[in-house]
Amino acid sequence: MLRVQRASQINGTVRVPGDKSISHRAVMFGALAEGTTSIEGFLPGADCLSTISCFRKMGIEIEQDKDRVTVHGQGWYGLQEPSQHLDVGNSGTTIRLMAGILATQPFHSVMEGDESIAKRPMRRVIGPLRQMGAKIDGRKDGEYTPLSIRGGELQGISYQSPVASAQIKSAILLAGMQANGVTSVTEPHLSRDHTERMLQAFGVKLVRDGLTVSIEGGQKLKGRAIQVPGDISSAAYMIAAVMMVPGSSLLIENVGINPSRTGILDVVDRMGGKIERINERVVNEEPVADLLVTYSELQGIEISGDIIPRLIDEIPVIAVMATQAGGRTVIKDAEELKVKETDRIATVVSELSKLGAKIIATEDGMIIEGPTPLKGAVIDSFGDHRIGMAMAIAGLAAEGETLIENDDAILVSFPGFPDVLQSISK
Ligand SMILES: O=C(O)C1=C[C@@H](OP(=O)(O)O)[C@@H](O)[C@H](O)C1
Ligand SMILES: C=C(OP(=O)(O)O)C(=O)O
Repeated sequence: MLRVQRASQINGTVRVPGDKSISHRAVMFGALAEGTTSIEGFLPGADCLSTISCFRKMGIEIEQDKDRVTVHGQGWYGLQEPSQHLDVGNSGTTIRLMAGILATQPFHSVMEGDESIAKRPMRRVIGPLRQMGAKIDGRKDGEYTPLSIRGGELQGISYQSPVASAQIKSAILLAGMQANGVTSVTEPHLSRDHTERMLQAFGVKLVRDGLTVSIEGGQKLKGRAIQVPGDISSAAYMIAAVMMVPGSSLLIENVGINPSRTGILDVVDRMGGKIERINERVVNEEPVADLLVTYSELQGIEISGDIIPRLIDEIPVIAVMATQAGGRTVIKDAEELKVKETDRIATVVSELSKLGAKIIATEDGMIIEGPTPLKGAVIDSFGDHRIGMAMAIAGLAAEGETLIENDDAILVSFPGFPDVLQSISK
């Protein structure tokens, strides 16, 4: 159980753990590359450790010590048929991206995960992979785990994705890496583009044209060194902590500021908060900066449309900030929240309501009225890391004590979160 007391001030200098999306991809691409890939700043969270364990079960040698990882890649077809099921744990990114990789492999494999993964939709990736020729099955005609994959020769497709999802886009592009001809994916709004950037960093040629990415089959990856920046999705909790407690300021060092991820910075700016980007640089095709965050009174705004994929994982903590903003915050076009680790519309609304927030659920988002004084309560993370952390941040502004049950879930993306929070709270 995580205990959070009301804070009188947040300040100091912090670093957040490595980016989860980039860490997964560094291990996957390193395993498929020829030669060694050394990773610094890797996120040793449960999700990325699941990715490592899956590749080890396919014979790839991987050394990991905290945030340093060495992957001994054997080339695309250097994976061996796993003799056991591949356990993806709680990680949607692992199962969906690996589905694309396993679809190209000349062997049979089975992927499964925890209770939450068993409820998340898989046909969104299985459908297009089947169109390419992969033989994939699962419960309810491939909608749910376990997924059984018999890979083989694939044909390139032109896929129009109904959802702006980096997991769908990445799975298809990875399958396309070994398909006959060209594979292209078009999405309705831009989702995070770490796959595109990192494939290029590993020597792959792809073409980006607006919302379409195309890749030619038969390409090879070349092992390399990767430095992973801090995760802006984890930094979001620290940014929100500052905005919850008047008089606060914080320097967050080494944060990835890829434009497909910076919706949170735009939202805080539009709400009237101050975030200065310092020391901007580019590391392995990914922009990075230090963020100087200063408290200011926030105003409610509408958040909808193109920005949603650029802040999808930050919506729980944005809802928390909105409880302290003046006026109404409306979050729309965010139905994807319903298919994350939990139904995040339902869990954000139920848990923030327990703290006294004025919040209601809508079909595709939520509406929050503020500013509202919060009162400590017993909260459940429901096994969802982002719900656990968002409610801990709410606790910083709540009278008395807030208790978070099932806080182990936080290890999925932010090991050390309670210590970091403690170190910046007064
Ligand atoms: O590709 C990725 O690394 C991720 C993509 C997003 O999911 P979707 O692709 O389902 O939008 C995001 O929510 C998830 O945390 C990580
Ligand atoms: C949705 C998330 O991750 P995944 O889809 O990889 O489980 C998340 O980290 O908020």
